[in-house]
Amino acid sequence: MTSAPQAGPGAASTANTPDAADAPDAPGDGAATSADGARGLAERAAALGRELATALVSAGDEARLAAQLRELAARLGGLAGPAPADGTPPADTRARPAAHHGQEPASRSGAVGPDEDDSPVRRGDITPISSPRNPLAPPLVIEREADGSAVGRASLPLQYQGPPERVHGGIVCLMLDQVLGSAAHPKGAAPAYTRVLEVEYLAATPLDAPLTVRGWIERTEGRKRFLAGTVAHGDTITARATGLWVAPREAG
Ligand SMILES: CCCCCCCCCCCC(=O)SCCNC(=O)CCNC(=O)[C@H](O)C(C)(C)COP(=O)(O)OP(=O)(O)OC[C@H]1O[C@@H](n2cnc3c(N)ncnc32)[C@H](O)[C@@H]1OP(=O)(O)O
Repeated sequence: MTSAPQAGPGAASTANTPDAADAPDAPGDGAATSADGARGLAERAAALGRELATALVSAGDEARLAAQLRELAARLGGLAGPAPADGTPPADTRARPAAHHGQEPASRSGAVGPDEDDSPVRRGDITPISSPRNPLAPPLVIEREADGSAVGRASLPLQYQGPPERVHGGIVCLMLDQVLGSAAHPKGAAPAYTRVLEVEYLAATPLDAPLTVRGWIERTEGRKRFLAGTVAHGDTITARATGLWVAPREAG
């Protein structure tokens, strides 16, 4: 399958390396401690959101689903802690102005730390594939290797299914877009966007199994960076991709 040109946000100069563990919280977790901070709370809530999605798509029995929903609701409420007496939400959880979503692409380009700006779009990675605070993301954990390539790892539960027992092809493409996009941005490189992404699906990509997604730069020609990558389960390469990332003329 050849994808339509994919989104390649002016990607960061570093790979996505979430700094907080994203393991689902154990049942009965209580309120976030002060050490968790707002970021930790968002990531823990996102983990429960993922559990909810898995429960919803797995549900065959309404009584069992109802029990799961009650348990998740209790854990989610426990994360938030007791409500303030006057009902006022803490400053960190108040709704942000809509204007925050109208940033220029360059402002979304970096792995910007959470303290540099109050805007959600500048708070590091919020992508639907690798962000630990986005419940849509598995999340795919991406690291940069010494040779400059990027490696993403994840195990995808049932909500990412396409054909029975296989990861949806669009999700495979999404993982490749993100990992190749990370690899396309060595330190100091100008933000570039996915112009072309071609994916070959060689074998089934299994659900609930450790997957490794690799991306690397094959060559650079001026503002064009040619990328390649793979998705693998163990020794089996289930998909491979090539792509072109282009930095806008004005960036150079
Ligand atoms: C927090 C951590 C996160 C870190 C990592 C995060 C990664 C995230 C990845 C997520 C994926 C996304 O969401 S990505 C976002 C979605 N993508 C986009 O929005 C990109 C939309 N497209 C564009 O904005 C534009 O097309 C640009 C800026 C890419 C390029 O504009 P342009 O410069 O005007 O384009 P143009 O002149 O036509 O073409 C540029 C050059 O490419 C060549 N070119 C064009 N098509 C082809 C082609 N099929 N094969 C070969 N070459 C081609 C042209 O000949 C030209 O070369 P020459 O004649 O100059 O030599």
